[in-house]
Parts: sequence; structure tokens; C-alpha cells
Amino acid sequence: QPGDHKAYMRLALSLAQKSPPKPTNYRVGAVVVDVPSNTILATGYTLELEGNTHAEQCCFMKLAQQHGVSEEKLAEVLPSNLALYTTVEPCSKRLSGNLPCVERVLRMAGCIKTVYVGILEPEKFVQENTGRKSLKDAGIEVVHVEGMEKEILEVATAGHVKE
Ligand SMILES: Nc1nc(=O)c(N)c(NC[C@H](O)[C@H](O)[C@H](O)COP(=O)(O)O)[nH]1
Ligand SMILES: [Zn+2]
Repeated sequence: QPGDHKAYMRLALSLAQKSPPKPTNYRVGAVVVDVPSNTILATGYTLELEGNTHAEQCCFMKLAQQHGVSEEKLAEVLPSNLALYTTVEPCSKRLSGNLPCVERVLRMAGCIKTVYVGILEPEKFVQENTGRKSLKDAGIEVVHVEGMEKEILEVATAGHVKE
């Protein structure tokens, strides 16, 4: 139901606010939900876990640890109807060269059916985020949860030098 989507996106935004501000990335929050049972399987925010980690990446790293598998094998052990909520759409390229979150989501195309995003990635670091198309081509639905764009962007860019 639409109400739930907003509630999960608001939870993701509260997670994003825990992320240490940096000028070279965005502060993002993410939540993985098992749709049939409407339960949260994992939460994450940018830089929550060791290394230069992204919010979505943290969710998957936690799930892999919980299930004792590598991130690559995660789709084999998770339920098959999951939703990923992320305040900023999954990245399709990272200036650090680390594996983009779209690639991580694509590996889980067997269980992640829908990605709910609060905003599309601004074109500050990466000219054009091609993620949405890659996800749709893999049969993953991308849904924009509207109404929180301004606050999501403010949180995401809190570490940036004000122009
Ligand atoms: N969806 C998403 N979740 C995040 O947690 C995060 N930080 C970004 N940010 C996207 C942005 O394009 C990259 O942060 C820069 O391209 C720098 O790349 P690194 O973060 O250093 O790997 N995007
Ligand atoms: Zn990412």
C-alpha cells in the first residue's frame, strides 16, 4: 500500500542522517523488506560498515553475514519477493571504482522484485545514472516514492561545499 512505501522511505531517510557527511559521496539510507510478510530484513546507510560502503551495499553485506554466504551467493538463500528502498537510486558508477550498487542489485534479480527510490542521483559525481534502465531490463521494477525529494537531497548532500 502507498502508505507503507512512504513509511519505509522515511525510515531510510532517518538512516541516511546517521551517515558521516563527506564531500565525495551522498548520505543515503536503504531498507530491504520481505514483501509478503511486510518485514524488514536489513537496513543500511552510507559508510555504516567498514570501508567506503554504500547504503544498499551495507544491507547486502549484513544479509550475507547473517546467512553465512558471500554477497554473490545471496540470491540463493533469500526469499524471492523482496523490495529495496533507497533514498537515492542505486549508483551505476562509482568514482572510487568500487562495484556499483546496481550491479549488486542485478545479482539479486531473482529475489529483489522492486526498487523504491526517493530521488534520482544528481549529476554531480556521475554524469548520467544508467541504473534504472539496467534494472528494468532485468525485470526489476523501479518506483519513485514521491514527496520527500527536498529533504532527501538536503541530507544526501550535507557534506558538500555549498555553492
Ligand atoms: N545510491 C547511493 N548510495 C550511497 O550510499 C552513495 N554514497 C551513493 N553515491 C553515489 C555517488 O555517485 C558516489 O558516491 C560517487 O561516485 C563516489 O564513489 P564512492 O562513493 O567513493 O564509491 N549512491
Ligand atoms: Zn551505490
